[in-house]
Amino acid sequence: MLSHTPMIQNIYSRLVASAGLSVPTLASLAFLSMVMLLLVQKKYYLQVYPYPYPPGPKGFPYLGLPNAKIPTKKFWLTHIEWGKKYEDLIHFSHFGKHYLVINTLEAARDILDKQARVTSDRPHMRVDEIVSNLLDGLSQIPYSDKWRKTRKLFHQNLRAESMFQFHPIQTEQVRLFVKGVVLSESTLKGQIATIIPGWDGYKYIPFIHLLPSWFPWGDRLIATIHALGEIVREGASKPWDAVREKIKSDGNHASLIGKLLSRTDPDNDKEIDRIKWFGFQSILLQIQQCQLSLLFSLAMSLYPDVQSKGQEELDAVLGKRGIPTFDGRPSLPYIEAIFREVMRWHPALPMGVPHNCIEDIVYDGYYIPKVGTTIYANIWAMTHDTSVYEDADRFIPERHLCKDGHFDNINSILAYGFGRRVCVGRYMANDTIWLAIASTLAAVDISTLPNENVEDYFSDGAFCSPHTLDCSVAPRV
Ligand code: HEM
Repeated sequence: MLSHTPMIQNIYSRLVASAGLSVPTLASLAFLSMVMLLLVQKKYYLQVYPYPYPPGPKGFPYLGLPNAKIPTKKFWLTHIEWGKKYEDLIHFSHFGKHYLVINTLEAARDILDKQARVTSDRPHMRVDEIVSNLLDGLSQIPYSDKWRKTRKLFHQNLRAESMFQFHPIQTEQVRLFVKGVVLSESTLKGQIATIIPGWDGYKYIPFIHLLPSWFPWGDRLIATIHALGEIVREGASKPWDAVREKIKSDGNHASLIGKLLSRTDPDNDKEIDRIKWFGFQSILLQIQQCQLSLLFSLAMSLYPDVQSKGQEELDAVLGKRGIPTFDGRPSLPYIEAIFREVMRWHPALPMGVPHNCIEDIVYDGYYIPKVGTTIYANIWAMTHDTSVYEDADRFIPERHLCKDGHFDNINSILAYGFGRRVCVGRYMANDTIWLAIASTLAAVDISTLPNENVEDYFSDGAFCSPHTLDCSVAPRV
């Protein structure tokens, strides 16, 4: 504490010099404004809404939950624990911002699907917009006309009926993938602040972007936002530049981006921008594919019986050394069940991508304010609900098999999220991941791992993906 004194004195003297006020006057003014702000907030809230916020951990006035109490490691598990202590709808605040975590499928359907018209916005991080113009990717765009137009472009090209056009390229890519592809995860990791409930609270402090560089952690904070902007921009530009170079050199517009470009007026900057972000978002598939492939390999190493059963089905339907194709998918129910179980067992984004509401909501007697409430669906809690999935921590594909061979619609896969913001790339992901699983099982044997505690293979980070696995992969004989 003593070592901070000169620094604090320095800050005070600069403020005093710039405002021409004495230190006690300045401190009293700051204290009074804080008290007034709290009183006005409380009065307004009580007058207008006779409903309480949902229960949850309490913090200090305005500051809310202290940083140290916000779970950042496997946070979806802490929210399950909080759900048991409070209720399955959890509310807490941080820097005046409200966070709502939904632990049950029923509440998620009620709030995010049935009320999708008012809960399909994204958190508005003005500081990101000002410092780094980060709101251009579809997943970040606020619920607006711009979002509708961009989503339409994605939807038209990625809907279930358009998928057949990608099958040749998906097949080619999966074969390459099975041979081993390594990709950077920095783009995804850069988005960590938004996917941890409460972690982005500092971004909502009014005028935070005006913090001078001499302020403690001011420069670091702004530098982090700049760095994130750079990572995202680079991720968006690289594939884009590569496609444009290719078209320039051979005039070949065969790729999807090439086709979209050939139909677009080159002077229409807005449309060109949409296509650029479309290309960027599509490379996320490869990152997801890497993560899911590690997850699938982990499952096969821990559950050798499942691996053998999958391979027996492939051999029986395609013959030994047969190569799986999309046409054969309906005849391979056990492989389909393995795919569904991979998506359930460890959902890639255990708490999805946050939604914001644009109107006040009262749900189950609780008040969810439109101003600054960010809503998270705890997908992990839903896919590990033991009243639906017995022995939920174990990898059991059989739980998805019905006697009549019927599978639930792909839209029931909770890992893809909710409402109008549900993953727009889900049909493509569904096809590619299924083919990667089938092709891997047909081609190789994945060895078993000694450690039975599955969580030891996962890093403590915000994304649910195993770190490098120490298992061997050998061609099938
Ligand atoms: C296994 C693979 C994938 C998983 C688990 C996944 C999961 C998700 C989730 C949870 C969301 C947020 C949904 C919500 O807000 O409730 C999302 C949104 C999104 N996904 Fe995916 N995704 C996958 C693959 C893909 C692929 C292949 C693409 C592109 C080709 C893609 C593009 C997008 C886009 C653009 C959004 C934002 C949609 C919007 O905000 O309107 N995803 N995804």
